[in-house]
Amino acid sequence: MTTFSRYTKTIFIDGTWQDAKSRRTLLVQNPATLEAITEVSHGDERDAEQAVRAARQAFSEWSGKTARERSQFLYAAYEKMKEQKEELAAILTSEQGKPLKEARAEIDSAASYFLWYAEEANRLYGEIIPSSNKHKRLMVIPQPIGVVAAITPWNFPASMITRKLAPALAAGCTVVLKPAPETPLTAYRIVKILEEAGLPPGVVNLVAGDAVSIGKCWMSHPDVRLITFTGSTEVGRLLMKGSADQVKKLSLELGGHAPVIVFEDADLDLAAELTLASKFRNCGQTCICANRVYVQQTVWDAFVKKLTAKVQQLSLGSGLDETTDIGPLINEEAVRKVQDHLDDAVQKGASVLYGGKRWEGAYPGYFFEPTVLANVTKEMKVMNEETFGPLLPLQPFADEMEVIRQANDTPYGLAAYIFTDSLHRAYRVMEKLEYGIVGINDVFPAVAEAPFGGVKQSGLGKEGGKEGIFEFVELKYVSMGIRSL
Ligand SMILES: NC(=O)C1=CN([C@@H]2O[C@H](COP(=O)(O)OP(=O)(O)OC[C@H]3O[C@@H](n4cnc5c(N)ncnc54)[C@H](OP(=O)(O)O)[C@@H]3O)[C@@H](O)[C@H]2O)C=CC1
Ligand SMILES: O=C(O)CCCC(=O)O
Repeated sequence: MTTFSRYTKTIFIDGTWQDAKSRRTLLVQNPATLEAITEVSHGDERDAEQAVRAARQAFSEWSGKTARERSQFLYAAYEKMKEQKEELAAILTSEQGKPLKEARAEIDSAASYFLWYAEEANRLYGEIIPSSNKHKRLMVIPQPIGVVAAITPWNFPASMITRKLAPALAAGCTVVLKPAPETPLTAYRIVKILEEAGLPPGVVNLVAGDAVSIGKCWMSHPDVRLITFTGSTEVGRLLMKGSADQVKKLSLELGGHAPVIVFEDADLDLAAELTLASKFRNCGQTCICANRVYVQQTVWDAFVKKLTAKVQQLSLGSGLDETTDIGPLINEEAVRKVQDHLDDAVQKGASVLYGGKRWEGAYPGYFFEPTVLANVTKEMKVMNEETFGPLLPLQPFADEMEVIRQANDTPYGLAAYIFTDSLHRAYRVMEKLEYGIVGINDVFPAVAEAPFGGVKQSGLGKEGGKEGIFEFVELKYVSMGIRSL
């Protein structure tokens, strides 16, 4: 297990690990035990500016490499990440809190983006368009957009980084990266892996630090051509506004408010098992996790019984303990948000079927009991906003049309889930759901080979899949006149 010394440099610019220019540091703590892990460098706009300069400088050499050359670095990063899986998972759990089994799965997922885009780098094809003029030849050429700024959250501190870095590097872009302040050590280790993989200086630069000053620098910097962000809709909006003057390209993975719909013809055991997995994975801190569950009236009693019986089996504790199912929330603010949604619901008439309070167990950290609510209504926060915590509201519905309307009645549109054994119903409902991702009898849609992304206020663009690399390129159209003999 990696032990960190009292201070860890988390700024990496032009191939050199360095202190913040301000000399400021920030404490990283374990959210289960509240123990200090290490202090890290806390940069600002000066570090952010230097990082852009390094990335700009490195761009021409990196984008000038062949696709095969770039893909070799990504294959090497993939191999190194797999080799260091256990160590990375332990670091991730220590600073983020999720159970080790989930951290290991996240490292596998994070590595898979390096592998997928090592392959896709070689398939970034252009196009020849049949011309309507016999004296012309028309072509479309994909070219890397330039310097990319990546801003990432703490909930998936490894995969949210590689999901951005891998396609950016494959396309020929260079990167400046700001990780979340809660989880800079996972970012530090991923950048170390890229360094070990032999990535030339300046191609990836890490600036842990103050979000507002770093964000301001990158939003207003003419050399930053794309901002790729995962986080709250509120900050996504702010980045759009701040980048508007320069008409910067944005790729945004924002908040969700995923409905789960359990129809009467579903396999109820599977529906209960997967609803539980979707809601309580990462203690409910996943942008695609179940935020509200609609159950057809005819199977309400049976489903609720199965689900609550499973919730009672979940064990809370430190993620580093192999038997833990649910770790802590990320911080005190997150506990307050869950408590606020719970209080609001109860005050408006909801009943608590299980859980319902902060967990006072063996650890002093940010724990909350897995909680199941019934008698919920549309007026409650929990039925309108992303809770990002272990709170599961259940509501009965009568028919298909009614539940589709309820599911779509939100400004968000990231992921939605349906449980049914009817092929007809599955297809019919899937087509009507206004979401970027629909899971049918499945709640784990995020894979490197498929395009992940939301509609409405859940974001812009896609990550993963063959589509994901196109966020990082500009398509140049070439019209060429050909002289006749
Ligand atoms: N879609 C998703 O996967 C996620 C959704 N969320 C949602 O957002 C809520 C709040 O979580 P929170 O961590 O505060 O999410 P934020 O959106 O605030 O943070 C995500 C990232 O953006 C950075 N950031 C914040 N403000 C700015 C800015 N002005 N300029 C540049 N970067 C900025 C953060 O840094 P810093 O923390 O230093 O401000 C962090 O690195 C959650 O409860 C959840 O509902 C949160 C995380 C992930
Ligand atoms: O919360 C997210 O944005 C990503 C989910 C990743 C996963 O399901 O592995």
